[in-house]
Amino acid sequence: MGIQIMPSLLSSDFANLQREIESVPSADALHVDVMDNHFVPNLTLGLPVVESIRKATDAMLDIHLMIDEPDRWAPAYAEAGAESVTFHIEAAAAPVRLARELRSLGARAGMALKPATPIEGYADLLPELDMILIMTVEPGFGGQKFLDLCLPKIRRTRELIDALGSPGAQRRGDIWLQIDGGVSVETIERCAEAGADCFVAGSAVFGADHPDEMVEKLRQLAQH
Ligand SMILES: O=C(CO)[C@@H](O)[C@H](O)COP(=O)(O)O
Repeated sequence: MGIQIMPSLLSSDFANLQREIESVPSADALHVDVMDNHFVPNLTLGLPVVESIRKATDAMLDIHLMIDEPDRWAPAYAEAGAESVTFHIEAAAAPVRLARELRSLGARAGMALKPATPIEGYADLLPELDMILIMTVEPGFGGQKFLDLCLPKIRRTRELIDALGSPGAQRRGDIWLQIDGGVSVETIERCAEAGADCFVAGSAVFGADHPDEMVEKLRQLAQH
């Protein structure tokens, strides 16, 4: 997989989701933020809305669970037809079991880390995962400022992923390295240079006059 741009529906108009989804045909996936007002101080949407979005589009659905007890709730999103389901490592009780369950249900399994969570303690989990999501803002809200302090972690994660592709490694991986928070024309090149290949953008895309042109612009910037 090359560079992927995934607009975050959190910054879209929830009263007109169908129209908003159709405004970004160039998107590689639609990123859906599920927040429970416990793991993060915000409440967004849950399974019934994801089920409706599934019916409304064939686009890949990339679910980001910012919730407590993902072990209990995450599998239902895979069962609902989401191609990718990401849980926070800070909230997961049994991440290996959960990742295996998501994969057995046909979804890609993603692991997200908040800005203060180091990747090092979780390096051994990588072969069980299809995506690592490095949050570049504190999770909970769109429209926040990108945290440059996360760039070294992106680089270290890229090194760990690439090491899995070396001879003798446990797995030759297609593990995506996703960045979420404050991604814009000002910040995306820095993230790509650090090794990210998958970019979530909310306010940058849905705040643009022409959302789909912004998707293309972000993709071009990340490719250079
Ligand atoms: O998970 C989150 C926020 O917690 C994101 O997916 C936001 O939706 C990103 O929004 P922008 O920072 O791109 O405006």
